[in-house]
Amino acid sequence: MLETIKKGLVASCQALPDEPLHSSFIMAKMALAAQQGGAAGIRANSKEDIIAIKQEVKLPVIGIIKQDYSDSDVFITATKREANLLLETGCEMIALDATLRKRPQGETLEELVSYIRKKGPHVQLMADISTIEDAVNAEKLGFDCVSTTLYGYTNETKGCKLYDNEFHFIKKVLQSVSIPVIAEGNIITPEMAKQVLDLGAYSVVVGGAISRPQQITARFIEVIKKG
Ligand SMILES: CC(=O)N[C@H](C=O)[C@@H](O)[C@H](O)[C@H](O)COP(=O)(O)O
Repeated sequence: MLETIKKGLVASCQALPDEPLHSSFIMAKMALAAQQGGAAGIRANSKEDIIAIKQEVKLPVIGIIKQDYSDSDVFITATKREANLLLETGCEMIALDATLRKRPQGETLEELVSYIRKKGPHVQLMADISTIEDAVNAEKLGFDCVSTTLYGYTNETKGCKLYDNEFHFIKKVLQSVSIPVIAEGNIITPEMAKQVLDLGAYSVVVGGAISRPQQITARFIEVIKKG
């Protein structure tokens, strides 16, 4: 999968149960639209969505399963249960929370990585990170790539945006690891996507700006209301 998405755009097509477009049918059509627009890959959430997307497009898929647990803040492919479901979808890559935070049910990141490697040796692994320490640790654990997905979404990084200080965080991650670094999170314009690729990101994941019309509309309204 990594070869296919090199210097390309991955469209994240996700709508959670509380979102208006929550539907595997709609996410598959979103993915088809992204493919027609030139996307190199798709990132998707849930077994149902991934299966529907795989029937609709020929692009490789980064699969995740979001699930909240009461004993941990980790929610992106948090345990072996989600990993098992993803392994049944045929997705080419699995992304998982690779922060240093405590995981649900006493599982560890190291355990989960070796479990997936054993059960799905052909599946690549993406580390969703939020800090430099997460990135360095992910490389040590043998992940195929890191993605900046969780920067700004943990207690430690709350309030941070990927584009802060001319994408300072990505620059630091690029200096800290030698595996591919994917730029993901709050990339809302084509110019931003181009900028992170020029900085050295291996590829770029764009979600809401492509597949969440409520976010796109709200950005128009915000500017219009400013007068
Ligand atoms: C933090 C979290 O839950 N991120 C999720 C990870 O899969 C998705 O909700 C995001 O849409 C995705 O990361 C792409 O980011 P953006 O939609 O900002 O382009």
